[in-house]
Amino acid sequence: MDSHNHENCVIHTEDLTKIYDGGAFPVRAVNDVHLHIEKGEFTTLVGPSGSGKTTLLNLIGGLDQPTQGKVWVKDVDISTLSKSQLIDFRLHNIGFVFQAYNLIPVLTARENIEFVMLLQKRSKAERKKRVFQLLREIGMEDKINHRPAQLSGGQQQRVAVARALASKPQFVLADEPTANLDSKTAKNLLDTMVKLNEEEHITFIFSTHDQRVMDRARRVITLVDGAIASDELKEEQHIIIG
Ligand SMILES: Nc1ncnc2c1ncn2[C@@H]1O[C@H](COP(=O)(O)OP(=O)(O)OP(=O)(O)O)[C@@H](O)[C@H]1O
Repeated sequence: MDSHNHENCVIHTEDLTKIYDGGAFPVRAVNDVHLHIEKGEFTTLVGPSGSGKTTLLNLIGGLDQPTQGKVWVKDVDISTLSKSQLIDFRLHNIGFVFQAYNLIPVLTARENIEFVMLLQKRSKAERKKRVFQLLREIGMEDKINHRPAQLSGGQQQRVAVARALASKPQFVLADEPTANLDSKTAKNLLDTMVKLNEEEHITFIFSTHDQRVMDRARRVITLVDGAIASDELKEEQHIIIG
């Protein structure tokens, strides 16, 4: 049986390669990456600046096209999807938390979280239930009607995490989620993500330079020059069945 058909496999890549051709010489930003991520993982991608972390996250999330190789999310080879199918697929399967939190400035915290569920055409009752559950999880019930400009960086980051989770994705991709956060806020955010990982079995994949994030991860994958240089399991992974 192919490993990507395994029932707990969430992401599987084969020969994944991204070459940027624009400059004086081509850059192999991601170089022949074979990666297998199981449901319930809390995994971080580390490596020096320019080692390919963001590019790899973009490829896994279907935000960028590989030069070579394939990405499966569950049993779907995402290269076979049309542009509109891919947009729909991302909406239902993947949560994104990127450095610029990309919250919509004119919407309140509640509306930002609800937005993706509106796109998914979820019922009003379901949206309301999920939004309040998430606002409770991130400890921001008292800020539901605040717009992003009225929130601190850390609070915006927490709203971005809640928004990524609102759609009940298969997995969440987070590019440097704690960049520019003070220790207390970073710890709160990590606590929230660990809790959601443990209680809702959401799979998380982060890129980070932050030792605090590496310390909380159960699996640490190190990239060097676009290739996996090491892949360490820090403790027994709790693979969630079903
Ligand atoms: N759009 C692009 N065009 C050309 N080269 C690019 C492009 N995006 C990234 N690169 C190059 O690909 C390599 C990998 O970049 P990437 O941003 O994935 O690294 P990273 O590990 O996320 O870095 P950092 O830790 O600094 O965020 C770098 O050499 C970068 O210069």
